Amino acid sequence: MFDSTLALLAEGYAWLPDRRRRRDGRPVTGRLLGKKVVALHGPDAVRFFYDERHVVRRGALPGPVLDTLFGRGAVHTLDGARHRARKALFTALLQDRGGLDRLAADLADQWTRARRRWDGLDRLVFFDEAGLLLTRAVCDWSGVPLPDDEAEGTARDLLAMVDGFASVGPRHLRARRARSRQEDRIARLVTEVRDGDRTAPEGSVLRAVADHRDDDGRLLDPHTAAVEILNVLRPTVAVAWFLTFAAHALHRWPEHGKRLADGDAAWARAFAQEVRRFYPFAPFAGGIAAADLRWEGQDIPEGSMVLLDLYGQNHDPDLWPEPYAFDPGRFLGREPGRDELIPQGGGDPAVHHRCPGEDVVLTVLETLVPHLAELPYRVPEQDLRIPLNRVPTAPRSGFVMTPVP
Ligand code: HEM
Repeated sequence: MFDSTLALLAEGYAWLPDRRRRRDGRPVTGRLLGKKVVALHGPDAVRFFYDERHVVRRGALPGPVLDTLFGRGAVHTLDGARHRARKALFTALLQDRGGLDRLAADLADQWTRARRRWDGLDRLVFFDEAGLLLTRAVCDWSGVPLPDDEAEGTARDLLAMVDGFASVGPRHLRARRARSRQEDRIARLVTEVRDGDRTAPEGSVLRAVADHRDDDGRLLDPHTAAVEILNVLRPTVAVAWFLTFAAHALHRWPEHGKRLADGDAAWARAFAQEVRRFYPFAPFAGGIAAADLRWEGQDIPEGSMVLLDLYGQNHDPDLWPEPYAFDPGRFLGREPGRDELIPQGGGDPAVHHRCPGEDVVLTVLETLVPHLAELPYRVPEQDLRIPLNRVPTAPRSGFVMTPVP
């Protein structure tokens, strides 16, 4: 059985679904980074995968992913009681209704500020502008100071950490440099807050992480604290990918725009869910088999890598009729089942490794996409293809717009 790491890097989002098709839907097996790997698919597999008796996270994420995307010592790498204590920090900060409302207000302010800037431009790249707007909003919301002259550099760093995690070469190096620069900066902030040399608003992300104690009662060391603060800042700025996909969808299927511009909140929610389902972002989640396992007739020896197919499940025709049609109506008046729509993982976010940031993503999309739908702009000739062999992917041009004053 030969190693598929290079094939995965070359094929991206298509790698797992293609192999699943060739196996007639049976679990895909192979090797990645020299380790035996088994990939699971479907809502039952979600429940199997998120059971810690089956799959754990310690040692699951390769160094190049930790040194770019998540950071060493991140919540993503923990199991058992330590994971739950650290996870409670995130769920308290990211699922609180008052906090989400404050974030929505920050986002609306930043949209107004960005619009003033765009009025003076004859051309803008929406992906870059979305990254900058989100950086300003999330830093403000998190209590992380962001001097005006550092906003663009910080936005570039936060986007680079996501853009470079699954690549080799210059993109990857840029991601590593961005992470170490931001970890150092934020670790210094945490130390200043703890020493009383800087104030952080009560209830803010900066304050809560600086004060957080793990299950052993100890404060996080400043670098781990910085890693976890970045685990709020970086993925919030990464919603720039979904916002750019939303712009793509509005351009490709303009008939969906009017209800958004008219302020139809139920439609905005349905549109946001369909963007999360339809467009490619996280291809799969991964862990390590905690014991010798068996799934759908397939042996999974202890220590193997276990993958859960996220992108493939969101396009599975058994769950989503006409999965390649962009149809927000499928979510109108209907919230998806817990383990059905899984762009950000499955299971219970309080207990399992499911993303605690889904409410944040929905808040960003539900707040900003209606503004985008009423923004007057033209879409000049450009390359809007979304290559599936690049992870993460986006319209090649970054979505260029010409504002109409
Ligand atoms: C931008 C869109 C986002 C996508 C596609 C995404 C996707 C994911 C995925 C696939 C996981 C891993 C699930 C697993 O391993 O089982 C995850 C975990 C996580 N995400 Fe997100 N996420 C997004 C936004 C956010 C936001 C906005 C935040 C915070 C503000 C966030 C914070 C986290 C954290 C802290 C974890 C680790 C959870 C754990 O290990 O228990 N994410 N996310």
